[in-house]
Amino acid sequence: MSKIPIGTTLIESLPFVHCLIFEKKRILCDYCFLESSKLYQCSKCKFMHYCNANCQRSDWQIHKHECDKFTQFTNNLDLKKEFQNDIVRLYLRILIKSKINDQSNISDEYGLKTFVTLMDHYENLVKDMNRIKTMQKCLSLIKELMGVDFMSKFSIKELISAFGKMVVNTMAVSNYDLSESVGSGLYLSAAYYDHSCEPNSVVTFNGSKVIVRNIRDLEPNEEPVISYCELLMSKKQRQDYLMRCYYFKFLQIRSNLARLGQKSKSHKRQVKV
Ligand SMILES: C[S@@+](CC[C@H](N)C(=O)[O-])C[C@H]1O[C@@H](n2cnc3c(N)ncnc32)[C@H](O)[C@@H]1O
Repeated sequence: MSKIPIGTTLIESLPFVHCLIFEKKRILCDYCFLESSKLYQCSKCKFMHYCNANCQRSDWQIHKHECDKFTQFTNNLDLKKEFQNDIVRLYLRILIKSKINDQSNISDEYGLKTFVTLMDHYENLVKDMNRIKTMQKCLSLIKELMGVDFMSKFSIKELISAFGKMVVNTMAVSNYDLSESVGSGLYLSAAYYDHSCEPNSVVTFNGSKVIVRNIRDLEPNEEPVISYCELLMSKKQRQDYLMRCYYFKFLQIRSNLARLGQKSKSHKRQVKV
C-alpha cells in the first residue's frame, strides 16, 4: 500500500438528507444550495425553490411527502414560523428518508456508513435534558404538520435514535470559502471520520456536496481525521464542546491499531441543537 498524496479527494458526495437555512431561501436553490438569478417556486407548496427541473426532481423523493403539508403554511403563519427552524425541517426529512422511503440500509458510493450504522449516542441523549426538550418540541411541531398517521409509523425508540443520529452526525454546510453557513446536511460516509485537534483532512462544500481532502500525505493505514470544532478555542473549551455536542472526551487521536481491519475512513461543524 502506498501513501495517499496531499490534496487527494477522499470523499465527494451528496447528502443523505439536507436542508437549506431559512435565511437563504429565495437566494439559493433548496436542493443544490447554489445561487441562481432565477429560482422556480414549487407551484403547490410555494415553500421550496429550485434552480431547475433536475434539482426539483431530485428533491421530490423527499419533498413529495412534505409538499401537501407545507400548503398549511399559507393559513397558519405561526406554524410556518416554527418551521423556519432548520433543525425541525431536517429532522422531518430524516424521518421521511429513513423510514417512509425505506433508505436506512442504503449507503453512498463509498459504503462507509448507512443510516442504520450511524452513531446515535442513545444512552447519552436520553440523559441530556436540553436535547430531549428540543427533540420533544420538534416532534410536537412535526405532529402538528404531518398528522397522527405519520407519527404512528415510528416507535419512540426510533424517534430518539433518529434525533441522536442527526445531532451527532450532521454537518453545518458552508459556502465555497467557508465564510457563511448555508444549510445543514447528513453525509453518510463523511460521518465515519473521527475528530482530531490536529486533523490531517478538511471538509469543504460545493453547494450541497461535501468534499473531504487530506491536507498532508497519509501513511498507508492512517485514518483520515477531521476537526469537529474551531481549533482556535482553548483546549478546555474544545473538550467541553466535544463532550456537550458529541459526548466524548478528546484526549488524542485514537490509535490506528484499534482500527486495523476496519475500512479506511476521513471538518465537521456542528449544527446548533
Ligand atoms: C460522526 S461520529 C464519528 C464516526 C464514528 N467513529 C463511527 O464510526 O461511527 C462522532 C462520534 O464518534 C466518536 N468520536 C469521534 N472522534 C473521536 C475521538 N477523537 N475520540 C473518541 N471518540 C470519537 C464520538 O463518539 C462521536 O460522538
